[in-house]
Amino acid sequence: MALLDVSDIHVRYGDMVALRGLSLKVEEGEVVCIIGPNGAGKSTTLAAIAGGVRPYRGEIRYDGQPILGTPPDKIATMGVSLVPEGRHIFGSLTVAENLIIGAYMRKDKAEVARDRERILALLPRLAERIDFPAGRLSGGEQQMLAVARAVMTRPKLLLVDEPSLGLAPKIVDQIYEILLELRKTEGLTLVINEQSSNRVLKFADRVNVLRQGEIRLAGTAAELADGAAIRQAYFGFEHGAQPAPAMQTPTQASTGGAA
Ligand SMILES: Nc1ncnc2c1ncn2[C@@H]1O[C@H](COP(=O)(O)OP(=O)(O)OP(=O)(O)O)[C@@H](O)[C@H]1O
Repeated sequence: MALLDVSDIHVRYGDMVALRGLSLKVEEGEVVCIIGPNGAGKSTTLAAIAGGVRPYRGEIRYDGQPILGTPPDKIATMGVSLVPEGRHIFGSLTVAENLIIGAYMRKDKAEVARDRERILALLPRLAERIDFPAGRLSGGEQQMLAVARAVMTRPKLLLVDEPSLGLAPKIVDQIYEILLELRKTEGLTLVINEQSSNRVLKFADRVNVLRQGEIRLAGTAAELADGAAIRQAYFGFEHGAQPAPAMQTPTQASTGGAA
């Protein structure tokens, strides 16, 4: 049984259709990436799984249980945690206080303290800055803090929305190394959104290309390694070839080169 089974979900914001029949299965322990251009529906997909957005059609099962319609706080206690795009850490609070907020729903305080020490041992830069206001951290450190805060809820399934946004390539590599290390030490399953396939093909087990609210391509990283099928699915035409004018939407036009 898949840990996460998203089946034919449809999401609309008013008249705007964001997801049109999206299906996705994630097995326990996998790293599954969703890539796609701006506005493809990546954040909406993670929000639907975490309970922040309610699909009007379809089904989502987590650990065998139907969760569509379940409130986000209940889904979090079931073991699903979201690292949102833009990190959303509390800049005026310290690193330590941000971590406490991650664990606020947990009653097992002794375990929380042990988890905090274990996670900080993996993230020495955060440990060194434990009493700093989070707003004074670098972008990469803030992303590490956002991940650490999410892991403090003790999730089984971690959803990470565009962890590389605004970060230098070397820092992004470090973030991915940390995510993979956490997968091992915390027994996590990961679903990661990205705009580009650069790192995804190196770190993911499976890759899904999302465009205009639909999965256009799915396969293992090994199957998609040469990138050609990804480019075709991402842009809707072979990148480098001239698209027919009718195929080029403003969204596609603004994301040239990202795949
Ligand atoms: N709260 C909202 N109200 C109205 N439309 C929305 C809302 N959130 C997202 N959308 C629209 O839904 C579509 C999918 O957005 P979504 O944020 O899921 O895409 P994305 O792939 O995550 O893009 P990005 O990489 O820019 O974050 C877009 O057209 C977006 O403008």
